[in-house]
Amino acid sequence: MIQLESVSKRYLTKKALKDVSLQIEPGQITGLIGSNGSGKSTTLKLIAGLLRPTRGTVLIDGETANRRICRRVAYLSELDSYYSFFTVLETVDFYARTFSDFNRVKAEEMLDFMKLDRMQKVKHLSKGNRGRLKIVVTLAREVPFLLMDEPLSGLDPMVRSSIIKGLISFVDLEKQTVIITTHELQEIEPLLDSVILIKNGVILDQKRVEAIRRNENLSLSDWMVEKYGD
Ligand SMILES: Nc1ncnc2c1ncn2[C@@H]1O[C@H](COP(=O)(O)OP(=O)(O)OP(=O)(O)O)[C@@H](O)[C@H]1O
Repeated sequence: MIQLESVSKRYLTKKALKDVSLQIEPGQITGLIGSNGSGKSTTLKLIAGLLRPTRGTVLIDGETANRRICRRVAYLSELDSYYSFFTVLETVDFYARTFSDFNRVKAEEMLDFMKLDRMQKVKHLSKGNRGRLKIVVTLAREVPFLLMDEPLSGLDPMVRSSIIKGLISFVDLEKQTVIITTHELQEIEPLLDSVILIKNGVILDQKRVEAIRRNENLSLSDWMVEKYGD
């Protein structure tokens, strides 16, 4: 389970998270949604142990999230952080050497599924294919927690739909918990079990997506607009 207890994060003068407390149950896909600058990436980086909270604690199955938590947490950054001179295959090899939990067979299956050319250099890949490669090397790690920061950003609708299919088929929810940040609410909605809504560093609500549809009769984006107000 992921637990944030009274977590605040300040960057110099900017308060990015304000006294956030939340729990994320295992075996679910959770969407972390909110407008630009609301604190989504900050939250994921805190869970990935890449940032330290200014106040409060972040616990992953009871263990404080620090740099060592990367043994249990795979993090897909919103930035491109690969060696551009590597080929696709060399990138996969690099990850396989770096992470002992990397499932090479699964990575090969995903390369085929994503139709990635193993010999192409990363610097020559289209943005969509770089996005696919990011998903491959993140999901090939057999870790209990998968964090994905904007995995669909800037991708065309065809690519988004193929990536969503990949997400469904390559995640094992018996063993894994997934958190995704995205602005592509319509596309991601069918994938999500629950959603956390954040605004100006404050959690506005946390709900099961089915409850939003059934009890409030709203799509995720209409729910977000209603909750956000002005
Ligand atoms: N390294 C940093 N230094 C200073 N301020 C930062 C830094 N990183 C983020 N911020 C600020 O903290 C706030 C939250 O940023 P964060 O990146 O977490 O938002 P976000 O919800 O992921 O936004 P987006 O949807 O645009 O990616 C923003 O006001 C942002 O400008």
